[in-house]
This record gives sequence, structure tokens and C-alpha cells, in this order.
Amino acid sequence: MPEQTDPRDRLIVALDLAEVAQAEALVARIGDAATFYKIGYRLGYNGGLAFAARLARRGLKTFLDLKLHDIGNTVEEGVRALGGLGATFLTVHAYPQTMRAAVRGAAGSGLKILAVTVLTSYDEADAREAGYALPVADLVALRARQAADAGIDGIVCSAVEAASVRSVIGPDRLIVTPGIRPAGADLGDQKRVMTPGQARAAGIDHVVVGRPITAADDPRAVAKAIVAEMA
Ligand SMILES: O=C(O)c1cc(=O)[nH]c(=O)n1[C@@H]1O[C@H](COP(=O)(O)O)[C@@H](O)[C@H]1O
Repeated sequence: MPEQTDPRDRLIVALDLAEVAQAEALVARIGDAATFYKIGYRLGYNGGLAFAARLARRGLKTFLDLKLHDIGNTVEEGVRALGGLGATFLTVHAYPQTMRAAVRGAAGSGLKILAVTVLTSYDEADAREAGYALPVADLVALRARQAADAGIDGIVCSAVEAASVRSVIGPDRLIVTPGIRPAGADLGDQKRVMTPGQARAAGIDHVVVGRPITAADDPRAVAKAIVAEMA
């Protein structure tokens, strides 16, 4: 896997909050315990993209989790429009047409495209309900292979699949895993879950953690503990 120089970069904190002011306050509370923040729909649709650009100007790494999926032209131009925000990562769903369009849209911008394979809130029954006949692990592996073929920079999957995804995509592409819970933490709606330490041992590059940090009494302490568990 591509090695990082700062171990804090392994943790991406999901800023799933309603208001930019709350996100600003949380980033200030966490301070130097985290270096990488994810902005998803909730904040993104409410001023979060400009906020992400401000974080990037302050030297923090940002991840735009917009999970794009549309006809190729719309994805390509949408990705191109996001290329100037200074973000590190952007997500699209792992459909071949969508991934190829996103790679074209990101060309020359420095924005890395991550392909979301099968959401970590899905188990086998959820995938069947959505019309997929393949077992989740096989669907993740198929999409990882297609992502690599499309020239995608990294894969979003659960840490449960990290080792098999690594064997499919090779050492240079990134593996980013949500569905991460410190031992004993509430799972919420996550179904394919590992601890930070298990995920690191499975060969991930970055974990994404939201509620265990955002809902904690001491978010800075939880962020520090997660980084330490992956050291
Ligand atoms: O793309 C993602 O970041 C993502 C993919 C996935 O399969 N599962 C998943 O939980 N996520 C995101 O990762 C974060 C996980 O948040 P928590 O469950 O609160 O730790 C949320 O912001 C999700 O939108």
C-alpha cells in the first residue's frame, strides 16, 4: 500500500453535521489530533463545499464524499467542476461508465477518485434485495477490478474485504474503509465492520470514522486513540 509519512493521515473524520458552524467547532476541538476530514451530502448541500475549500487552504486534507453516479457527460463535467476546490478525494459509485467519466473529469486536477463498491451498511440480504445475485465479497472484488481497469485511484469497501481487494488492485491504489468501530462502540447502521486495528492489519490506507468521534464527549481523545490503535 502507498505509505504515508504522517500516521494521523490514516484517519479521516466524517463531518456528518448539519451546519458548517458545528463542523468548524468540531475541527477546532479535535485540533492537531486529525489532519483529514470528509464532507458528505449533509454538510455539502449546506455550504460544505466552500467549507472544504477553506479547510484545504488551511493545509488540512479533505475528502468530498458526493458519491456521484449519472450519465457519463454529467459525471465528467461535475467532477471537473469540483477539481478546483483543493480536495484530495472525491467518491463516485463503482459503475464502469461512471468511473471512466470521473477519471476523465479529474484529469490534471490532482483530485483522486475513489470508487464506492458496496456500501458498508449492506449485508447479503440487502444486496439481494437491491437485485444483486453475487455474494457481497464477489461484488466488491468485481467492482474493484473494474475500478482498477478504469484507472481509479482508490476503492471504498469494508475492511472485511480489504485483503481480497488488495490482491485485486495491487499495491499502488488506495483502500479506504468506513464501517469502522472501536471495540464496544455502537454500530448504528453499519453492518460490515472492523476495529481500527483490525482494518490496519488487513492492509487499509485510510479509515473513515464519523459518529464514534462526532458524538463523543471528547472527540479529540477518540481521534487520538484511533490513530494510536493503527500505529
Ligand atoms: O463513501 C463513504 O464514505 C461511505 C461508504 C460506505 O460504504 N459506508 C459509509 O459509511 N460511508 C460513509 O462513511 C461515514 C461513516 O460514518 P459512521 O458510521 O458515523 O462512522 C459516513 O459519512 C458514510 O456516508
